[in-house]
Amino acid sequence: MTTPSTQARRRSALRRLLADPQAVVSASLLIVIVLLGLLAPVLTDHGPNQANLDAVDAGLGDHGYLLGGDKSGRDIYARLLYSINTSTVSALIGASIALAIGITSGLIGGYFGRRVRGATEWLFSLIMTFPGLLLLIVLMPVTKGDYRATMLIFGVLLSPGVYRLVRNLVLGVKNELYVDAARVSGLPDRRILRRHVLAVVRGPVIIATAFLAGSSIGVQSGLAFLGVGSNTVPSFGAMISEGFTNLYEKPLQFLWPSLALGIITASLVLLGNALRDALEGGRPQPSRIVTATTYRPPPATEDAASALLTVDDLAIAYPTPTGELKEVVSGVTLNVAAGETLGLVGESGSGKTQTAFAALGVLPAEAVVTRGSIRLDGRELLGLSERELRAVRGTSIAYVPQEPMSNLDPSCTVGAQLVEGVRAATPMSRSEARDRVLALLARVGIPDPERTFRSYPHQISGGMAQRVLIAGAVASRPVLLIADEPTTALDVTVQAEILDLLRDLQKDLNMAVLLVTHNFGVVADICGRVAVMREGTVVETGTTDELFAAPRHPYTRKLLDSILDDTALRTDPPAVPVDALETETR
Ligand SMILES: Nc1ncnc2c1ncn2[C@@H]1O[C@H](COP(=O)(O)OP(=O)(O)OP(=O)(O)O)[C@@H](O)[C@H]1O
Repeated sequence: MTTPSTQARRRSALRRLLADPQAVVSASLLIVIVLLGLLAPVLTDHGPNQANLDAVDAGLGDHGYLLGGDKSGRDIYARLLYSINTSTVSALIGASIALAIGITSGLIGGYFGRRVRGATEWLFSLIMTFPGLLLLIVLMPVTKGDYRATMLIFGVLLSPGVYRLVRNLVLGVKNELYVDAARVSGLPDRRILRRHVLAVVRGPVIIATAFLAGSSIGVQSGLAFLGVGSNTVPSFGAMISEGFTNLYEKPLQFLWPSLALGIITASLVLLGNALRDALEGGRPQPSRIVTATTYRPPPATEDAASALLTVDDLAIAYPTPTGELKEVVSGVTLNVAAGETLGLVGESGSGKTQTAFAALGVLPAEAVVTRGSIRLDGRELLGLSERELRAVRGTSIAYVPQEPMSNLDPSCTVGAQLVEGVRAATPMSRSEARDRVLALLARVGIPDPERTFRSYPHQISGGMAQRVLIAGAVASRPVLLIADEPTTALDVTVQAEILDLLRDLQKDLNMAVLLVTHNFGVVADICGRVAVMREGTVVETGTTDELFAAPRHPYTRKLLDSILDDTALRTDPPAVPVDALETETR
């Protein structure tokens, strides 16, 4: 079913396509070329194989031959026009066979279980072992020199490429939560494949189609160049071959078909690229707009001047499918002083993580920092190269993530991962690093460091895993620790222990901590100051005591009310009386 939003998306993709000069020029060229081929009988009186012995190697315009005659006395112009039709048919057959087989099998092989995938893999690996061009030549007796039959076989030979492309894309999308949700909601596989999976493979398949069409035209021309197939079928390849033998005498006989073939294949590739950009949204991968050299930060306030981390008027945007930028962080300003813990609170989607990621220099590639400044100890971080940022992250700034388990590699022992991190930050021998890690594990409260060191992530609890990550984060004695919801994935008792540990470490190491959380309980427990975020902006900053006692901004009041409001507490009796429960369990 075509929904209004699908129609709108298509309309906007078409608009983008029409606004792209590359798309317009390449599509127009292809349309004109195909029309020239279709109108060949109208545009010329000569047939492609009609020879006039008087017109052998005729010059431009001689004997009514617009582009001259070839060495058999045939009209080059007529042969070019009819060759277009041969190329168009070759492209249509080759690409559609490859797409039909490749997409269907790719969807099936990628989406369904291992056994189905095993079968499709085997089949396509087998097809790939065939030596393509050789097979097409050997099969000439079967195809009887008919280029259409040859292109049919070539389409099958091209299909493994499409299969692999689609299979990989499907494997990537298949485990996305929204696909799981669609499955759980009872949508049949056919619908899920069409609605969720096909949408993801569309862009790459479209660009592949352009290459497939180009390859089919190339191979058909190549075979004709080699003289394989019927010599009555007009083809650029045959024309190039004949022109080649006459290259020094009549170079134009070689030039015209080569030019036509070049223009067609180049236009196909350029159109494929433009189509992909239009369908997948935003054109170039936007990078950071603001760099340290182009940005002139406003004069630092007194607070900012003494701060360790200063975020000034930071704005982060993402390209939307229509190509415009949408700001998700709009002018955030905050400071974290050395040794203090600042809580960054706000509801989901308010931009907390984006702000933290910007400070860490790990925003996704498509993010654009449109303005602002992030300074650590006076040094501008925006605009630093990846290498410079890595050095800062390894030593001065550390990070504790929300999901400890998914941040540990399940195939390596805990010790191996920590040793690697410690050695990357500070060059030292393996045994020194091992001692250091064991000491760190003990410091973060792990009861049997030796055993945890040897354990794989699945052998330790979530709380232990978070301690391990904290140990790794503080290994290089960072001046700033950024913790993004470090306790959210843990159960309540472990949460308290992790917060205690963070507080201890922060005091011991005199680290500044930027704690991203949506939980005011965590803020009250550990943070000296708080910045409240809403819809990408900081609406209020203050000490924790001030903010809890007298929130100034209505949004802060609302957030606090939502957790502190007495009326929100349940006063009604439990649904099943406790006595009854006890009797039942006995
Ligand atoms: N890669 C992305 N592309 C487009 N928008 C994004 C991307 N990543 C994040 N956003 C948007 O940025 C906004 C802020 O996200 P952010 O993760 O910073 O929120 P948050 O306050 O940390 O929320 P949460 O507590 O749920 O993580 C959200 O609206 C989100 O949809």
